[in-house]
This record gives sequence, C-alpha cells and structure tokens, in this order.
Amino acid sequence: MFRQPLIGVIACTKQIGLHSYHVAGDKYLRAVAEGAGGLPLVIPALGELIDQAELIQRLDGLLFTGSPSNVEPHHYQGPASAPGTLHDPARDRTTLPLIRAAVAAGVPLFGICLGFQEMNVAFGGSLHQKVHEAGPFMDHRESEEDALEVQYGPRHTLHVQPGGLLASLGLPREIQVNSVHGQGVERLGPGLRIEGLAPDGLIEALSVIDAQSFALGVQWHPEWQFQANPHYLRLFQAFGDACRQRAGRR
Ligand SMILES: N[C@@H](CCC(=O)NCCCC(=O)O)C(=O)O
Repeated sequence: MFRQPLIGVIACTKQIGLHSYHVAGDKYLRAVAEGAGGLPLVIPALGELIDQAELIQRLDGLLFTGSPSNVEPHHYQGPASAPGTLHDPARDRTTLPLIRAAVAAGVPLFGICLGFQEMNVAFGGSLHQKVHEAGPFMDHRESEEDALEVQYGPRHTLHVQPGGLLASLGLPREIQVNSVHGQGVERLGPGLRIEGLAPDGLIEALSVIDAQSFALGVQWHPEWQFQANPHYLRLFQAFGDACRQRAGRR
C-alpha cells in the first residue's frame, strides 16, 4: 500500500523578540511537498536532545536547507570567523552527526547551500569562509539591493560532471544555476564525489560515493521556483523517488 514518504526538513534557530524559535523556510517545505511528493516534517535543531537513531528510523528522507548562518570553523579546523559572521551552533550540533547517521543508515538525503556545505564538513572536508577573497574564485554572493527574483535568478553555468549522480538523472552537461552564498568548498571530504563545478572551478555539487541511497548536495537553490525549472524539479523528483523507495520497504 502506497505510503507518502515522511521527509524531515532541518530547522534553523532564530531569535524573534525575546524568544528563540526553530524555523524552516517556506520554499523548502513546498519543494518537499510538491516537488518530491513527500510529507514535510520540520526537525528542530535540538542537538543532543534528539535521539538521532530513533529519528532516522521514522524518516524516509532528510532535507538540509540553506540558511544565512555558517558552519562554525572549529568543525573543520578552520580559522576563526570574521567578526559579525552568522552562526547557528545548535544547527551544527544537529546536522553534522545526523548527516553521517543518515548516510550510514541508507536514508536518502539532499543538502542545499548551507546543507551542501554541512555535508562536506560532516565528511571531513573544509570551507572557504569568503570565497570571493580566496584566489581564483568569483564573487558568488547575491546583491542584497536586488529584488529576490534577481537574487535567486540564474547566475552562472554549472558544469555537470560525467558519470555521476547528476548525470545519471539526465541533466545536460551544462545548466544555469543561481548563486546565494559567500562560503564554499575548500577541501572536499573523503568519500565524496564532485558532481558539478562552477566556471571558476568551485565545487558546487557533491554526492556520497558509497551511499546506499540518494545522497546529493548542491550549492545553489533548486527549491527556488522549481515548478518552472525542469532541472531543479528533476532533483526533487529523484530525491522523492528515493524516499518513496525507502517508505515502501518499511
Ligand atoms: N551562509 C552560507 C550558506 C548560504 C545559504 O544557505 N544561503 C541561503 C539563505 C536563505 C535561503 O534559505 O534561501 C554561505 O553564505 O555560504
């Protein structure tokens, strides 16, 4: 009997007035519901308070969203962040072990932007904290003066690497992607495969080589207006298929 896959969507912590909340972006939740065909469930960033083994037993997939926050550099032996850099330690403490546990248990997972960077760090990789100040790379940040449609509109070519997961999904060798990030992959974690490169050589898509199921991370934002972008939609459909496969087996 068909069971809609239950897909966890990782929350960020956010101070609203005097209180702290756990929030998840609307566009991610809609992409899970409509793009992946899943039942979205927001997972609070409660770190050690959550029994992650129990959690992943109940889930058919996990989406690690983007966020203005950045992984704390001590997780990848990086230099201290510049003053004013946004962090979300509670999210770090939740996502980094959860990514490893989910892959080990064969739970499909999809990382977007910060979620992509968390996948790299979870597997022992490191990050450029300011890509635009690191050697040959262009500025991958959005212009905050631009309208949202412009910020999340197509920005650069993504070179899909042959023989990988993205290629197996039928994506062409080159697609146009948006770019809303100041950090990026410096050293790729062991056990990860490069799935896509920006024109300046920055790694912008990865997969887990020995994953039992779908395990993809992308630096861009495929949840943005995915209904109108067949390449973005294809990622959520494939993620949803993997989650349905896990749901059907349980
Ligand atoms: N802070 C990191 C990751 C950037 C990121 O995830 N941006 C998205 C913010 C809002 C949204 O969810 O769309 C970096 O700057 O590299």
